[in-house]
Amino acid sequence: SPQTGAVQDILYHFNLGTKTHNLPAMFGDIKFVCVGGSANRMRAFAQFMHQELGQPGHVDDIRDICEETDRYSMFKVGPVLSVSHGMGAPSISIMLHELIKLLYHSRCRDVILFRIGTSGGIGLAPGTVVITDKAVDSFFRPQFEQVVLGKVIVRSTELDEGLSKELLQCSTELPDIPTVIANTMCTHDFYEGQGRLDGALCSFSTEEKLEYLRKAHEAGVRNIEMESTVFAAMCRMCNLKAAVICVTLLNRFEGDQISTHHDVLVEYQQRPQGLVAHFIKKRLGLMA
Ligand SMILES: O=P(O)(O)O[C@@H]1C[C@H](O)[C@@H](CO)O1
Ligand SMILES: O=c1cc[nH]c(=O)[nH]1
Repeated sequence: SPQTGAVQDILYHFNLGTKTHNLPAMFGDIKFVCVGGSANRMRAFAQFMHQELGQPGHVDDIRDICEETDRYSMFKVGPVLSVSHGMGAPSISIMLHELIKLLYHSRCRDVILFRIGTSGGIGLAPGTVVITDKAVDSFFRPQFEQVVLGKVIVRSTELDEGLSKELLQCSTELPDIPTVIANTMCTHDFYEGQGRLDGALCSFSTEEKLEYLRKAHEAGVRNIEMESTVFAAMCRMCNLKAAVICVTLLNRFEGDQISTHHDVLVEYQQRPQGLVAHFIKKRLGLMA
């Protein structure tokens, strides 16, 4: 980027900067970055990693590095950074710009990024974890379109196949994490954009909804969420290895509302976390 070598770089939405913070000292040892929509989930993941990695100190002492701004939350546990990104492409895109500059300024090397999220399943039992093969847009194309200076720029959303396979292998080593590799559709809306009939607006029939979901299924799509294409495209452009791992909360052939009990949803959300924790521990040589 033309700006990253400037005298000062302010990462505004993190409330961090190259002049105000010693970024290499704070973040130079990062090897794994996990991102997900909710701040509480990413705090819980950091606390879980703290236990899994046998880190010193108390989990309650893990502080939000971005606590002075309420845009994003960020937690560091040894070589693992856990960051929230909010909902949708614009929100994660802003976070990723600043995160990637943070890794650059901190002189981090060989970092792997994971998005650990939730999604709606297509023809899968709720609770199934989907490791993304291709991240596709609402037209089932493996690309992300960004409007830059009034022109549409198209970027590939190809992810690292070896990394996905390694994650699938990890799932076989854990009990109770049903996992598949499949395509993930990324939309710009949770309601009409994902073919839901239960939004404030709905411009189509039940039959039209089901036809669209059937077409998505034929295109190899097994889950729908809202960040995978921009995440994949930005990581790829910046030569960062990345994977998308989302649990399905419901089967969209059977309904639109997420009516599952809160405790079950919490357990579902822990599944991608367990999978990624296992992967990280293996990579760090911490498995017995
Ligand atoms: O990481 P999360 O669980 O936020 O991902 C999905 C996609 C949207 O951000 C959100 C919609 O409920 O969940
Ligand atoms: O159906 C769902 C569930 C979670 N997240 C989504 O984007 N869609």
